[in-house]
Amino acid sequence: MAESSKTSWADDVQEQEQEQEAMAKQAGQAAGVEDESQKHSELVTNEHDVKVTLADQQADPNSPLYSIKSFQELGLSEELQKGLVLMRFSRPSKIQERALPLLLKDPPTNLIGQSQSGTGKTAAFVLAMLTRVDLTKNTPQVLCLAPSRELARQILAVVNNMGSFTGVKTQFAVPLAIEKGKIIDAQIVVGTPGTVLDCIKRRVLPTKDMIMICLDEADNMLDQQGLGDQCFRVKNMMPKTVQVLLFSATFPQKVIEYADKFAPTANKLTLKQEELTVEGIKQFYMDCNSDDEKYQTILNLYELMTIGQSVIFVRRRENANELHKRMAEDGHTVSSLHGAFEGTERDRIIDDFRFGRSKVLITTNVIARGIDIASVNLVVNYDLPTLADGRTPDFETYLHRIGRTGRFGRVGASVSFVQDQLSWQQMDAIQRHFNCVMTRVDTSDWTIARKQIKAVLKSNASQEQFMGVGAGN
Ligand SMILES: Nc1ncnc2c1ncn2[C@@H]1O[C@H](COP(=O)(O)OP(=O)(O)OP(=O)(O)O)[C@@H](O)[C@H]1O
Repeated sequence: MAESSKTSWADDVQEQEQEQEAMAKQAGQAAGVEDESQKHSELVTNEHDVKVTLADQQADPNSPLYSIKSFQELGLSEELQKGLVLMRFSRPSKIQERALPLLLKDPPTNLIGQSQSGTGKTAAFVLAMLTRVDLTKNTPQVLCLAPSRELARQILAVVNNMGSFTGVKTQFAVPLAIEKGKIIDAQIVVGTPGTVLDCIKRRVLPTKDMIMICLDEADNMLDQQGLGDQCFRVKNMMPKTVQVLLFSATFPQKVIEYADKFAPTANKLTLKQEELTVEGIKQFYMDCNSDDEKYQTILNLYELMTIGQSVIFVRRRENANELHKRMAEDGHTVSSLHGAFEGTERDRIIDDFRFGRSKVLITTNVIARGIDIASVNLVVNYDLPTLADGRTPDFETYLHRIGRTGRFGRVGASVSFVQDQLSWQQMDAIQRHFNCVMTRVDTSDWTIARKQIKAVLKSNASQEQFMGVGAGN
């Protein structure tokens, strides 16, 4: 597949909006990246059960039909079962138990699926895609949209891995990934909304046989005017009977109306706001009095950041460049990623990080969502996430950012820096919003401070050892 050396205007605009608005973002990554070292067969057992709201009022949500305990109960093809074995998925996670019977039942029904970060939503919708697709037809039948190149790439990798024994044909649909003059005949297409819309309009992507459209990070996609509009236009070019799936860890009230419009009469798996934080992620904060002190604090944290892998989130691209430069000048090995990098460069940076060749990644909200790297055990909010006004805390982004650690039952830590009254208020609002507690780390004694966080990171390392998963350190 041809690779992109430049992102399209649509993606650029999207990213600018995301960064400028310091909200919603992108995420994910890694296509063709067959990293099974991150997979393990432990199960995520959330304390909170999802609320099931069935469009079909006759159906009983407590019926065993609506919750499975094994993948075998789904009657999957042998090839798909082999794919699950390859991925070392022995049993479904909670969201998969609930979502899969609803996703696979006939007649196909729309689904809005919510569960905490890192609990296996991707596998749920990918399994549904691979089950529904008719492999005897060489036409596009399933479309999956994600808000960023990185996330689309990561989803595509899951489709290719899970479907590796099925012979399914897939297509990556991001800027410059589609050969000139080609009419897409792959059965499953994964891409970003701007490119996909463009392909449909240019008749490069036929839609007449489409049976399923899935939006990952759906709240993010439907909330942003540009992306939301593109998603609606794409959907309007699908056959009326298309099954619509919307997945995310967050569905804030303000997008529920759009979600209901986009996926009418959908079955719903939802969580309460105070159930959204992942138990395994220990949330800390550090009191810094100035920008200089923030920088000193990150230097003091560096030793911990390389125990596993860590992501440092800053507000803007310039902040990422500046922090990268300063840390490098001070002798620390760090990398940075944001929307100003060209596509292939972005792929290289994220792959280096994914495979542990780099340990510390400084980034904007570009990878706040969806990125799944098991050995990330520390997330630093160098700048707390805010909405466009730069003041109002961006709750959803906070949750997605810290969700880059603590994947699938692992433990992890997040550290948020607060440096003035405004950031204190933002932190306070985040705690109240999610009914969670951020623990103060006293930085007057760094030996004690490091110990406090190390205790969490160490338990992560030992859990990974126990699971036979490389901790990447
Ligand atoms: N049944 C399973 N058994 C073992 N591992 C699983 C299973 N389901 C998912 N996983 C693994 O759990 C990790 C997290 O899954 P995934 O990325 O789908 O989470 P998510 O819910 O989409 O998270 P986010 O909200 O951050 O996008 C992945 O590495 C995935 O391979």
